[in-house]
Amino acid sequence: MSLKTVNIAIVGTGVVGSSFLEQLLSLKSNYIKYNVVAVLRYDSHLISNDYSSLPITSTNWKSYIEANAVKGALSPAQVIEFLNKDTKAPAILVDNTSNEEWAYSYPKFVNSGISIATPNKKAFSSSLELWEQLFTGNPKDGLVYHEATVGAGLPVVNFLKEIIETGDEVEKIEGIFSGSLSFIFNTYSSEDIEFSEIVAKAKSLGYTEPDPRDDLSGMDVARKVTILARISGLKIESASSFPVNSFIPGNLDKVPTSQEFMEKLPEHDDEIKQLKEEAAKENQVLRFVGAVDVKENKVSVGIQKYSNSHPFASLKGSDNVISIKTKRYTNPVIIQGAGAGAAVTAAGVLSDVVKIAQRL
Ligand SMILES: NC(=O)C1=CN([C@@H]2O[C@H](COP(=O)(O)OP(=O)(O)OC[C@H]3O[C@@H](n4cnc5c(N)ncnc54)[C@H](OP(=O)(O)O)[C@@H]3O)[C@@H](O)[C@H]2O)C=CC1
Ligand SMILES: N[C@@H](CC=O)C(=O)O
Ligand code: NA
Repeated sequence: MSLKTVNIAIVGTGVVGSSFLEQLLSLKSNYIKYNVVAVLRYDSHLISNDYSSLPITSTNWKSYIEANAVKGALSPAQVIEFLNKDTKAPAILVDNTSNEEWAYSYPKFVNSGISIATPNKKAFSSSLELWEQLFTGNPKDGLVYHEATVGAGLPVVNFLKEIIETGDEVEKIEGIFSGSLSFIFNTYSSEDIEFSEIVAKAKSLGYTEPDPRDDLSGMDVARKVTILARISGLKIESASSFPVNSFIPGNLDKVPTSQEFMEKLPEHDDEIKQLKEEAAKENQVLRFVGAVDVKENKVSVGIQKYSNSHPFASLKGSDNVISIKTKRYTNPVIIQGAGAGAAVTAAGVLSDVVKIAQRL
């Protein structure tokens, strides 16, 4: 049987991108050739001019790219032109950044027949117009898969889309959608450790966004809730069109860099400890939750107190827990497991790449 070749361009080799490359380059398929033809970083890139696979393996890719990458960025328009010049193989863009320029360029990729697999939430949680452009259903368009934008590799996005396509109706979704905040609050409730130290640990474990303020401000959860609400049929204008309870202390949202934010965070440890102690006196713990109520046409995101016996109080590590109640699932479906981290997120992106390649 001859192999089907699919060209793949990868943007971003950070926490998720590194793990994605390792997993993709270890993949063995009898019927699809995953042909990596471009790897792009912030200020360097490597492309295969003749569309043969770049000579990288799961163990040498980092050193090979460092030694051979060309200085300078490639723009989305240049990547579209490059991928479309090879008329023999369909192409997938894998965007492993949190960059807005790449996210906002997806319609151009999709309209030119290139498919997208990404954990980047920006395109799906900004304007409703962009969301609608991405899912117009034109048969010539590339496919768009974004499982890892909610719950990392956990089966949430594709599951929801599939049950809706078969006629189910979502009534309510609620849960803990942030792996980093889950880790931070789980550890903070159970250990005698400063808040700033746990935030630093969550960052070093690869759970936070590149700027941890995206997590602490609640914006990352607001983006996920926007995505789930839109899949469920609500017309949410954007992730900033509803109130979000920020957990950034003082005026640290205004400091210019994330590094400066991390340096100043210890100054606010006592303030946050006070909140924790208040909750503990009432036998409660703090958790950051999100909810989509389709019947009420309402979404919400914020910090809440839960009794020690509540299921949200006993989560472990970076676990997410997501409860989905639908017309068919009157007892909600509960999805629980790691909601952040390199390997699980990369696996979510890779499973989308496999699904797309099978459909092309
Ligand atoms: N970490 C996690 O657990 C999860 C992450 N995600 C999402 O995955 C995405 C990646 O996160 P993460 O890997 O942690 O982020 P990192 O900051 O570790 O990596 C980002 C990568 O993107 C590259 N990059 C940034 N801007 C550009 C640009 N303009 N052009 C080309 N490359 C660019 C960076 O390049 P350079 O190396 O040159 O700096 C870097 O390689 C984010 O959208 C995040 O929300 C989703 C679910 C879970
Ligand atoms: N920073 C995010 C990563 C996954 O989306 C989180 O903490 O959940
Ligand atoms: Na997911």
